[in-house]
Amino acid sequence: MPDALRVGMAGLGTVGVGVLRLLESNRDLVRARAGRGIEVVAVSARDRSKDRGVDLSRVRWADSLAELASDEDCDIVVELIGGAEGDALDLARAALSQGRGLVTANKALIAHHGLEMARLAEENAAPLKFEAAVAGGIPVVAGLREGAAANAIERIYGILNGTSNYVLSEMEASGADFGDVLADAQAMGYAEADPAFDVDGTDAAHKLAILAAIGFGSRIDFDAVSVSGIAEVRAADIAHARTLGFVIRLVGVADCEDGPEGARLLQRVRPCLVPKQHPLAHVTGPTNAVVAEGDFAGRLLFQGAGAGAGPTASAVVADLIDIARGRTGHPFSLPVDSLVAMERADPGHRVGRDYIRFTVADRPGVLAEITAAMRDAGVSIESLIQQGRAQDGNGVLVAMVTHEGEERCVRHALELLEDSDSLTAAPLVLPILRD
Ligand SMILES: NC(=O)c1ccc[n+]([C@@H]2O[C@H](COP(=O)([O-])OP(=O)(O)OC[C@H]3O[C@@H](n4cnc5c(N)ncnc54)[C@H](O)[C@@H]3O)[C@@H](O)[C@H]2O)c1
Ligand SMILES: N[C@@H](CCO)C(=O)O
Ligand code: NA
Repeated sequence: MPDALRVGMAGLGTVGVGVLRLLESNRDLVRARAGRGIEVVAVSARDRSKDRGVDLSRVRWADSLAELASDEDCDIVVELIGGAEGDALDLARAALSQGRGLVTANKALIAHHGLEMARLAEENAAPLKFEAAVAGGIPVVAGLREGAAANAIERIYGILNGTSNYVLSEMEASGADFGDVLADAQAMGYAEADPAFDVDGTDAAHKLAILAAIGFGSRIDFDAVSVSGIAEVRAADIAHARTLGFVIRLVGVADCEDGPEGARLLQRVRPCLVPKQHPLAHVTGPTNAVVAEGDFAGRLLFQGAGAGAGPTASAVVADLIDIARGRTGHPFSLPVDSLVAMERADPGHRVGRDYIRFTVADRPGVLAEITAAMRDAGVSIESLIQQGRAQDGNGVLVAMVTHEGEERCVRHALELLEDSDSLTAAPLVLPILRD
C-alpha cells in the first residue's frame, strides 16, 4: 500500500476548494484516521489562473479530464464538476473502467447513472462513494448503509434541499412571497448549476432516489420519483398552515409496500404540511434532515448542513478516509446483481389527509359547489378557512384540510371541478405528512 492515497480532483469550485482547505487544515487528523496521508496530486478545472485562495503550487494540472482519469499517479478521482451527463459522466466512466476509485458529490450523476457506476465499480474492483451527494455533510449514506444495516427500512423521508427549505422558512418568518426570498437563497452559494432544480424538487428527487436505493436495496429509479416543487406555495398557504397547526416543508418520502409480485416502491417529493410538533417542522434555513424508520432501530433522525463548502468537503474527505482504510463496501449496500428492480406503487389507495387551496370567484354558491364535489367523491372535510372578499379581481382563497381518506378520492373531487368556472386558478393540494 503506497504511503499516501493519491487523489486526482476535477472541479475547483465551492466544494473542490473546500476539500483542499479541509485537507490542509486537518492534515494530521486525517492522516491518523486514514492510516496514511491523503494527497491531492493532480487537478483539473476550467480556469488555471484564477486565485482560489488555496495553495496549488505542488499540484499538477491535468490537461484534460481524460488525462486525469488515466493518471497512473492517482488512485482515486474526486469528481466535483456536477451535472448528470457530459464531462462528469465521461470522467466517472473513464476513471472506474480503468480501475480508479471514484468519490463524487454529484447526486444528479448517481441518480441517473448510479446502477451503471456501481456495476463498473464492481467489475473493476474500484471503490465508488458519494456521501456528499446526499444531504452534504450529514453522514446519512453511511448511516443507512452501515449504521442501520441490520434493519428492514420501512420509510425514509426528509428535507433534502437547503435552498427550498431556506425559501419556505423565510416565507414563514417574514410573510414574504416566494419570489422575494428566492434570490437571497441563491446568493448563499447552495444553488445547483441549474437553479430550477432546487425549487422544482429535482435536486431533492435525486437525493431521495439515492437514499431509497440504499435503504431498500433496490435498483436506483430516479424516473419513478414523482416530483412537485415549491413555486406554487404562497404566503397565504403558509399562513393557513400556521392557523391549522402546521408548517410547510419540501419533503421527499420513499416507502415500500407489499404487492402480489413483491415489494412496490413509492418515491415522492412534494411540499407537505408538517405538524408543528414533528422534528422536521423545526428544521429551518438551509439545514437538511433525514428520517429513516428501521424495524429494530425505530425512528432515526439525521440532521445538519446539507450544503456549503465545509460540510460537503467533510463528506468527501470522510469517503476518502474510508477508502484509505480499505472500508469500501457496496455503494448501494448490496452487490449490483442483488439489487431488486422494484415495481412502482400506485398511490391512489394510499390513505392520508390533504390541505387543498382553491382560488374561487367571489359569488354565492361557490363553496356549495366545491363541497358538493367533495361529497360526491367521498372526501370528508375536517376544517375550512375562507378569506374575506376578493380585493384584486383574482378571486378568493378557500383552504381546507380533509379527514383521512384514499388519495384517489381527492383526485376525483378535483376532476369533478376541473371545468367549473367558479375556480379561477388551479387548486393546490399539499399532503399532510404522516407522523
Ligand atoms: N455547493 C454545495 O453546497 C454542494 C453540496 C453538495 C453537493 N454539491 C455538488 O458538488 C458538485 C460541485 O458543486 P460546486 O457547488 O462546487 O460547483 P461549482 O460550480 O462551484 O464548481 C464546479 C467546478 O467544476 C469546474 N468544471 C466544470 N466543468 C469542468 C470541466 N469540464 N473540466 C474541469 N472542470 C470543470 C468549474 O470550473 C468549477 O471549478 C456538484 O455536483 C454539486 O451538485 C454541491
Ligand atoms: N443545491 C443543494 C446543494 C446541496 O446538495 C441544496 O440547496 O440543498
Ligand atoms: Na451526506
